[in-house]
Amino acid sequence: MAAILKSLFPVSSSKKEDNHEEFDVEYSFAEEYSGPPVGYDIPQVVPVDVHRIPTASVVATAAMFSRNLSLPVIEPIVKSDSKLIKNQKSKETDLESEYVENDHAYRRSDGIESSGTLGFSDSHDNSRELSGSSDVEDLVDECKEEVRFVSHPNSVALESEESILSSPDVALEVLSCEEAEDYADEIAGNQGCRNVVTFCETQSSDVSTDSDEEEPGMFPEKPIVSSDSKKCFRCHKGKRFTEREVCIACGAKYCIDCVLRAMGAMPEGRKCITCIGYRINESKRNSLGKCSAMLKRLLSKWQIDEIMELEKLCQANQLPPHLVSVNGKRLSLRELFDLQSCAYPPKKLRPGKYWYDKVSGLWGKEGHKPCQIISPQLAVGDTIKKDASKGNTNIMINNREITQLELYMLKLAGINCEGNVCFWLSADGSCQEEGMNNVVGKIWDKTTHKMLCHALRLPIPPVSANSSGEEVGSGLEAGDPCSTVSKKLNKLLLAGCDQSGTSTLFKQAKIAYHVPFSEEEHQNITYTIQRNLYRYIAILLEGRERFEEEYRVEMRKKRLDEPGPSALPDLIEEEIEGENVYSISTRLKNFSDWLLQAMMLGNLEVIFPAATREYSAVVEELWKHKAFQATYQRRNELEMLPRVANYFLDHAVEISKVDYNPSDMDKLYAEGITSSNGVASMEFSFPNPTQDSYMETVDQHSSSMKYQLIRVHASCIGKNCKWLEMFEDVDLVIFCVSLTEYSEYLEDYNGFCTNKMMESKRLFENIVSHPAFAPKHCLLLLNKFDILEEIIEEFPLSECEWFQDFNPVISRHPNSKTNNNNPSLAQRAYHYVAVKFKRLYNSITKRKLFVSQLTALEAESVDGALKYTREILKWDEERRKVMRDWTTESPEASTTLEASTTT
Ligand SMILES: Nc1nc2c(ncn2[C@@H]2O[C@H](COP(=O)(O)OP(=O)(O)OP(=O)(O)O)[C@@H](O)[C@H]2O)c(=O)[nH]1
Ligand SMILES: [Mg+2]
Repeated sequence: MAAILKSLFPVSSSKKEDNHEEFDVEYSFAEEYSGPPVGYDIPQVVPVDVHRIPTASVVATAAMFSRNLSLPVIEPIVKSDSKLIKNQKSKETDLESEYVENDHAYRRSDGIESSGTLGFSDSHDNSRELSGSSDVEDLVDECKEEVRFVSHPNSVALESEESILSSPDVALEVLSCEEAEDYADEIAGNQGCRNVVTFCETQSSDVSTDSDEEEPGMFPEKPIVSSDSKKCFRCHKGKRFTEREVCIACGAKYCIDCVLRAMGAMPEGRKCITCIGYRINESKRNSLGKCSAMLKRLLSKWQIDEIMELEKLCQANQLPPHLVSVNGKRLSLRELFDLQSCAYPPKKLRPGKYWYDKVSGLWGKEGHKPCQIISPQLAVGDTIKKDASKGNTNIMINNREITQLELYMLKLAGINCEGNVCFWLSADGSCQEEGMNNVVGKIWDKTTHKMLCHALRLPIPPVSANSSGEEVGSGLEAGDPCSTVSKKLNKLLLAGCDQSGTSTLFKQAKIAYHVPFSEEEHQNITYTIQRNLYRYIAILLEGRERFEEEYRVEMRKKRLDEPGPSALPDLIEEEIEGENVYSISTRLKNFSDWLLQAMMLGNLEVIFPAATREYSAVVEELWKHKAFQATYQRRNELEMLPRVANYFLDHAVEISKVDYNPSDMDKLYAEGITSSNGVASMEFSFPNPTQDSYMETVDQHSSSMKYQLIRVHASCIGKNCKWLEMFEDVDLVIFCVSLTEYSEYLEDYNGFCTNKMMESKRLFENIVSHPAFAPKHCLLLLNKFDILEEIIEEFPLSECEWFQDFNPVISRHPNSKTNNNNPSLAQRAYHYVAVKFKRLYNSITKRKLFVSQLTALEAESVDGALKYTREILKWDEERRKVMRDWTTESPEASTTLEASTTT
């Protein structure tokens, strides 16, 4: 960090004592800052015109750092031929009469205009002042340059007084004396007028107290430039369809040749150099972090990523609190911070008027139905008003008259809304009539109600809010409200196609991190195991029939082929049809027929596990029967029998008992977790490292971090992934793919077969390209490596159309399997598949995909994969922190840092 700052801002002096020196420092580093920092390899960013640009960035850079030191920002107001240019706000018109030709006018960054004095404040004392213009001149002398302000050549044409007045954005540069004069002459020559810089004395009584205006400490607003939208703001060239990048503060558009000159190294994202330190235009907030294809062509991916991160994170670009009002009250910085850092903050918060029901967490725009459920009990805004959502139903919820849609939803949830009822709705969705002590209904308890809310475009609680409505990890940490706090709960979304192993991973994590299975999960898994046991038995019984038939055919052939006098055909037939190794008793045969029929009709799901009580004795009898055992010995010949059946069939008698209680291992091998194949969620922390493990003690603080693993079944994601937006607050997406899928197929109702790997690819594409996950990192887990090793020789990877070019050169060396330099075919296949997904991911998101191998049935493998997610999140946090520091670090700090690195 220090090295970056040092290279970015070479400062000759160490920490300065007074504000002059601070300014001096600022000035000197800003002056010398003539290009991007080391490691910030932006060739074209280096301001090419060495005579102008280095000094031109002084105001901008000083402004940015002055703000960090709470110093006032010198912002010149330009006059043309003694006529004032109205710079931005109407309040300046009040000051107009006080501007005197050749006087000096400064406006402080906090919007306070000072009279005859130039106020400087440091972080402890914001009252220190330098009086009069003489102080300014001293300051300028100290800087060994006369500071002059001239109109920017890129700005509006200065042909007439009107043109200037009607074009309030006159971008400014600070030039050295000679440069300034040359420049001013040049412009005067070009434009037929000379621009004179004026420093105006203003009255302290002009301090704006109107809350509509800039709030103290806020970044000033830059007026939108009025220019020919078709032309570049700098070179004035371009046609209608010429590509341009837009300044997010003033809206100036620049062509490909000018953009880097106009925007420099972009420490606050895509802003003109002169707009640095100004807040963004709110209409551009949606485009924060989304740059144009043009800029992508000019800069490398890494540079773009950094600039976009800076654009999103730097303070000047954050939402100003006073532009957000909640329940009729403008927010303070603290309130905005509380609102944005709570566990479930409002999505895409924009300036505007909102209502907030603190009890239930319902949140909406003033005069509209609720649009989201955020964290309840936040101390933001005033108390909610009756007509907050302009409802006309005479039904009140937490003192707000609800809208028709909400009333409809209440009715569908079975809540009686007859008469003028007042309800009390708590954060967990339980609804009580006011003054009564009984819960009349729970509106978000059932999945169908949630779906209904979704259909009615009414909000539902975030998936991770637990049923009591209590939040897990508010994410709020003590400290500077302006800094982005690290969240205590990291949310991981686990998704994948059916059979990819998501459930196994989820359950393995539960077992490994000692998270108990809930009663419902336990019950569901028990039933699943018992139901599946009967399915496996049915497959074996079907196999038994086949084996018996094959046996008879074999016998018949053998007897017919026997040499010597043949026995009577009837006798032979009797012998063949008689008892054999695969024969079962009539009782068992009846059971077998019934079970096979139920399986054929698809009734097994309905009959079991309820019928378990009745048939457990039959299973025991069957298991002990020699015919069944003979069939079981040949189970590998039964294609329908899944691998996992072996595990359960070995415990068939025990499982079929009514009082069967599955062990952790049974649960792990069982299919599924939830009855509806819906969403399952668990919280866990990595266990405290043992004291003797040195490596891990370093990491002890991270053991306090909590993680939430949310596993969502592919069927819950919905067509076109429409339910995915419910998970947009997750921190990382884990996508699970089974490495065996390339050899497996799915058959649709029309008999059309699709390779399962292609299905996984499609789902992966849909998820990673979903807007909700655009900024999220993704970890791909390639599961079932153990099976891949077994099948890869038999089924070539190129069986899947996506992997057709897999053609590895395999060493014939006998030790090749164990030799690291000669990875096995399975390892090569794994790497190949990983690269395929990485390329796909990169082509969609332009980011890096994290990939890891997995064997979900092994505890260490799952532990390793989840620790990897921890590393990714930590790395991301560090990266963000460095970037935050970079944008907010004061020169003082950078100097200190520099000093500490040099020593
Ligand atoms: N050999 C082996 N089997 C695995 C591995 N991971 C999962 N399985 C098995 O693969 C089958 C499917 O795994 P599940 O966890 O049910 O996969 P899923 O379809 O994502 O989960 P659900 O959506 O709940 O069905 C199960 O029988 C698991 O036991 C693995 O790494 N190795
Ligand atoms: Mg499954």
